[in-house]
Amino acid sequence: MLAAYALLYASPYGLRVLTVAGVYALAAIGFQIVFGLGGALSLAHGAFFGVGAYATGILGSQLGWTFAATFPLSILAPFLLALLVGLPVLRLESHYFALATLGIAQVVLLLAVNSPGLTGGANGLPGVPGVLLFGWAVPRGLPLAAVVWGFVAAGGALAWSLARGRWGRALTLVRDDPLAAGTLGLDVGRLRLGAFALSAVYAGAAGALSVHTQRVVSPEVLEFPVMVSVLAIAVVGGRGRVAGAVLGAVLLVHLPEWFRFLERSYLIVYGAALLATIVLAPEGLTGLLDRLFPPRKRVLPVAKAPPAVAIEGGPVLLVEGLRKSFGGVRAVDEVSLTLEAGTITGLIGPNGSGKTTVINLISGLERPDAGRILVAGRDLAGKRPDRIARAGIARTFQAVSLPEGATVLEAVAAARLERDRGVAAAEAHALWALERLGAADLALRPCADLPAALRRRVELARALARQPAVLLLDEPAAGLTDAEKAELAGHLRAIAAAGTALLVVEHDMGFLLPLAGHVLCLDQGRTLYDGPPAGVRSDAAVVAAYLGEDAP
Ligand SMILES: Nc1ncnc2c1ncn2[C@@H]1O[C@H](COP(=O)(O)OP(=O)(O)OP(=O)(O)O)[C@@H](O)[C@H]1O
Repeated sequence: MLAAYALLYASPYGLRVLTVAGVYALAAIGFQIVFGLGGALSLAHGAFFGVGAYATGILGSQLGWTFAATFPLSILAPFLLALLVGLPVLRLESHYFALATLGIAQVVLLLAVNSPGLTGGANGLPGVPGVLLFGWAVPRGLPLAAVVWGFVAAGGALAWSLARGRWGRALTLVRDDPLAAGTLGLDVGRLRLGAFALSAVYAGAAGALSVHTQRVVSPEVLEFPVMVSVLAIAVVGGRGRVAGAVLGAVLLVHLPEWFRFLERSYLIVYGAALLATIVLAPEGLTGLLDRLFPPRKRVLPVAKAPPAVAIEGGPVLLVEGLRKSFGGVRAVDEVSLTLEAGTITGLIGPNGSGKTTVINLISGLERPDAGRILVAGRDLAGKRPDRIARAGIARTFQAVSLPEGATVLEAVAAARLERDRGVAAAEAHALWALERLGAADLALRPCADLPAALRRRVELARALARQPAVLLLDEPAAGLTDAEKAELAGHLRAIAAAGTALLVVEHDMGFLLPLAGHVLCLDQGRTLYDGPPAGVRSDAAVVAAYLGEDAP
């Protein structure tokens, strides 16, 4: 459609606007990667655009270099800058990250304005050469528009395939639930840094092409309106979607042109049109199109058992002298436990006795103050959650959190993204896990539609899909009916029978004691009882601290 418009109808001015729309589409595709997929509101995107623009401007205008040299360097410069600043700023949480990236943008702008020798200062640099492709000086108008949109097509195809593949899926999970992502073996920091750096590549390319279109570079390319336009394009087009970036860019760049006949009141109408789009289609134009023309139901893959993490001989998990304090609170105090393959161990104790902290320490979400956590003889105490997950430890959470926008199959397949070669294999393995828990019929349902009990089942399937050597479950029976608890107990027995070692935190003794082969009771972080389930109810200390005299 765009090609037909460009070839048949567009005036020279129209072609110029279309070229600018292409430049913004390219920048917005990059922004979709870091903001849409990765969930990080990077306000440095405009700065990366400007760095690409200035690299082309300085090298082209001051040094007379041609496109073949300036374009790669205009991509490389923002990429390297993103790697450099990404390491510290990506550690920050949402709005602090946004503020830090805004700071980066301001610093880059100040540098550009205050280095007149290099950048031309506030006046910028004129005389930037046009695009030179294989010896052909691409003229403005249709040829330049075609070249820019060629870059949009190539960049869009790459981003689209990345977004649909393992990397894009993993990034989406990092956006939706970074804690779970780590415990599913995904290196959250690396994924975020990769998304940030790749987004800078797109911004740099767009900045370079914008300078070739204007033939001058000035501090305008680094000012906030560029950033705001890219953000508006991503939101209006549809967050995380390549098609959204293209649709949003074409619309937002053309809207002011279409409303120009309104003269002074055009900005009001432009603003109202933007607001109306956001209110009527909060998930963006591509989301609106999906609602009007729902995608066809997909076919389920053939289920396939994933390979298990095998740990040969001896206990699969040995915890020794684990300690953790939060300020003055000793949450875990000298706790030791041993898990053998194929066994179920119960971890009980009053509220606040340290049970969840033990699971958090073992799975790497908290760093122990002291103690060893040995898996297959290797001490993993204090290691990152993804490294611990890769060693064969999986877990569920007390408060189940599933990616609301995903289907059950996609949510469970997230557990396999780090291990399997592609999304298809991950989904086949995910379906196997769902089948084992009698939940295959949920596969295509959106997670957002599920009642609490089924959400727990899906989360368990996600942990099981990792085929872990050790499975840590935090109150898996909470909120279940008696029938659902009985069914869950059957599933847990089957998982243990297949060789996994289970550590189950639970308050429901009627559920846990018949299930567990061994029980630990904590009180104020210390081990109060460590023995067979049969002795729990008659242990005076456990009764006094936890069960009470009237326990059933
Ligand atoms: N991140 C944290 N920061 C500060 N204090 C914490 C943190 N996590 C846990 N605690 C404290 O550590 C102690 C143990 O908490 P934990 O959640 O491990 O208990 P629990 O046995 O799992 O309780 P429940 O049965 O209610 O889930 C509590 O006093 C709690 O307030």
